[in-house]
Amino acid sequence: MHVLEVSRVSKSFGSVRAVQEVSFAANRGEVFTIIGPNGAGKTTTLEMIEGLQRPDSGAISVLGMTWDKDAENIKMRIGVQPQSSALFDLLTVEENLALFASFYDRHRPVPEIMELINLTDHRRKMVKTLSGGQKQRLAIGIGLINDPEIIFLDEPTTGLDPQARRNIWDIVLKLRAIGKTTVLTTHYMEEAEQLSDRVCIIDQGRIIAMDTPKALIGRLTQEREIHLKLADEAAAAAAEGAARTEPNVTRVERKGAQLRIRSGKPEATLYHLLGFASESGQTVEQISIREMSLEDVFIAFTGKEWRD
Ligand SMILES: Nc1ncnc2c1ncn2[C@@H]1O[C@H](COP(=O)(O)OP(=O)(O)OP(=O)(O)O)[C@@H](O)[C@H]1O
Repeated sequence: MHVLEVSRVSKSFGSVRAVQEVSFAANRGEVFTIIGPNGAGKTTTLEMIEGLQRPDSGAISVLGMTWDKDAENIKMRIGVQPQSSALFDLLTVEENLALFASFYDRHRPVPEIMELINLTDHRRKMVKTLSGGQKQRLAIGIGLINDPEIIFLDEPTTGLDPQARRNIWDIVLKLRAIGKTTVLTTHYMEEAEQLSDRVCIIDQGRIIAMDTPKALIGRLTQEREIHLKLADEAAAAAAEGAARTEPNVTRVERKGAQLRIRSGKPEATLYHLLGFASESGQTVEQISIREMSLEDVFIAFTGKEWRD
């Protein structure tokens, strides 16, 4: 069942077409991720779904309801992670949660939420003394206090260090395990790949691809990138020549003693290159075959490099 349906939604700001004819639907219990570079239209899309902005055209249904008719009802049943700046600096973790809980007729117990966001040990700390990652976790906890069926997290990990990001990923995975639907935005491809059941890639306000991360990557050609490190530049130049004559190779780049080779049949190419190295008495110091990632999907669909 779809808990969220967005159909042909558009929104412009003056001449900026922030969101153009975007359509997607999220299933109950899934982690649905909207990923795109800065300015792609992620926040605008999310804010229209959250009822904070009105689309110029198109329709949005949240849990089978619309903002025009059922705003109060929708607000009770969705969770929105507030900006960290909405937290009360001079109140503790526990007090912030209790305050936000008091806004709702029904809410989850505060200790349970503190467990979920892994802040029980910090419950008596004032917000102003928390780290960036801890504040983000508290903001997620606030979004969860009314026991929402769908939670919206807008770039919850932006600017956090890798460990703090992973702590947030743990929460998203816990939410999935308890059957919540999570709609997430991010500009970290790795994050989308690790966490999402489905990913919607947007660029310049338009959806360019949508599917499971695995299926998106599977749509790419069978090409893989082989990385080789040889003993020195001369050896790498010789191997580069050998790579260029191998029929499965589509691209070769060399930097010093390192080679990056794209091949439609990486095993065959590697076999050829290792044969060449052993015949010419050269040692290959490092070999790896890089798996394709969502980043490659973005590049394949847009022809542009991905920048975090
Ligand atoms: N209130 C506004 N007024 C004018 N332009 C806006 C407004 N909100 C967004 N935009 C523009 O719309 C486009 C999409 O912005 P949006 O914030 O939705 O992108 P985003 O994908 O969330 O980017 P980021 O990762 O930088 O937050 C951008 O060109 C942005 O400058």
